Amino acid sequence: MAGLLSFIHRNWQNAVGAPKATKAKDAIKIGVLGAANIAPMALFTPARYHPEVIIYAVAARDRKKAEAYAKQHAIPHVFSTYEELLASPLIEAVYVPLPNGLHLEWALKALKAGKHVLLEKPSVSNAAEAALLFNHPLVTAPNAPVLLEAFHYRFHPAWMAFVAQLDRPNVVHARASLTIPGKHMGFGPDDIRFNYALAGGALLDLTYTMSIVRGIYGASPTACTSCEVATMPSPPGDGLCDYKYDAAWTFPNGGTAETHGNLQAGLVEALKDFANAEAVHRPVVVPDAALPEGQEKVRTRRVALYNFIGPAMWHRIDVEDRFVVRKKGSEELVREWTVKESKKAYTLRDVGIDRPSEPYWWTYKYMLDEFVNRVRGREGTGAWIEHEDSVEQAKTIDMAYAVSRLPLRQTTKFDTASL
Ligand SMILES: NC(=O)C1=CN([C@@H]2O[C@H](COP(=O)(O)OP(=O)(O)OC[C@H]3O[C@@H](n4cnc5c(N)ncnc54)[C@H](OP(=O)(O)O)[C@@H]3O)[C@@H](O)[C@H]2O)C=CC1
Ligand SMILES: O=C1OC[C@@H](O)[C@H](O)[C@H]1O
Repeated sequence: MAGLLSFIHRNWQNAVGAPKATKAKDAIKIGVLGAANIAPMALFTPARYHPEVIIYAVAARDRKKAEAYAKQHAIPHVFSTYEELLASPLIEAVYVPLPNGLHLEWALKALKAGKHVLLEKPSVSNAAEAALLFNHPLVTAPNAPVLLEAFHYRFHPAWMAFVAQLDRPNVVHARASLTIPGKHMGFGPDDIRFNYALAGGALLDLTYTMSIVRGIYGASPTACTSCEVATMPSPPGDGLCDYKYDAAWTFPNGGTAETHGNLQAGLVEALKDFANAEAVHRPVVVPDAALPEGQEKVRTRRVALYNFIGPAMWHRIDVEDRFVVRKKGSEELVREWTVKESKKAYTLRDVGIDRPSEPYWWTYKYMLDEFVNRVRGREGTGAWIEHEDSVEQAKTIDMAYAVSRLPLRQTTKFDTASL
């Protein structure tokens, strides 16, 4: 009962109940490129209770659409084009929730205009684009603006608490799944997710699972050993975009991984395997001074995080340790037992970080805080997506497409050297 009440309270607070912040005089004015569906959840809601962020303007390809969107979300300024928004000197940072195939172009244009950039995931369409973006002088110059790929889950204490239970060198298998009931969320065949020219495809849209297994190993995969895909039929889709993938991987320590993504799952299927991460470890000898000479204690650990994507709503971290005591140098068992523990981490204090935070903060709020900290040159929690990480992530997605029957996502025709 207490769990249900906190669930309701947390989610009510995030949606409407948390007090609106009084904005600081020097709050960062953010401009939004595109009247995107994701922006209210990923940016406007956390900005409402962030004292240092003002959602200042939106631009859309159609001014009327931008005006209606601005009215709906109480955004004070509207620009008729993305270029006009970028030219506004009052805007300090830009949020880019455009289709994936436009990320590189508009991130660079925003950086060129001197704006800090919060760039939706996946940062770009492929590894070639990642090299173009993250090695671009606008990004690598000293004092370049902040550029962050919005992998929001990494900023939440639940992910930190999950990682704290891992013994990375001894992980032997990782699994990550993201199962989205897309048909019930309006992701029809004409959605950007199924448009090859805009770098659609589930491997990119549900890029999280590859990020998760990389995060579990703390390394990039050595190979993608298989990648089965199901595509949106052609027509009405273009036949080149996966709505579902099941991929297998190997990692530098010899471990394996599997990643599963589905954008067109049924509701029951989605509930069963929504957004889960799991790490299985090899058996390791653990010291136990109480054991007699000639015996040793061996632990085999499994750690799972349920709901990595929306942990503020609800999540659970299961740590299951199977212990055996055996005679040294033999497999002969003396005894065996299992210890199971479930954990939760909603605040930074829950993971031993002495900084302000609230249980109702979504992943997006934790991420926005760190974005603001970087922009202001302040120390943060340490959670961040380094550019090298974004590059490795793009290479990983390419590895999966390369062994699937689908082509790599296209590189933009935009001339990045022109900036
Ligand atoms: N962090 C998260 O939890 C999530 C992240 N995302 C990411 O955010 C991005 C946007 O996703 P989402 O909000 O669902 O998408 P939407 O289709 O709702 O928004 C995309 C926006 O891109 C603009 N746009 C510009 N050019 C084109 C074009 N040629 N075709 C279509 N749209 C165009 C449109 O803006 P205009 O108004 O100017 O027409 C549109 O509003 C993606 O990169 C996606 O991966 C998505 C969902 C969740
Ligand atoms: O969080 C998400 O879940 C649904 C996806 O389609 C979306 O793009 C992704 O970021």
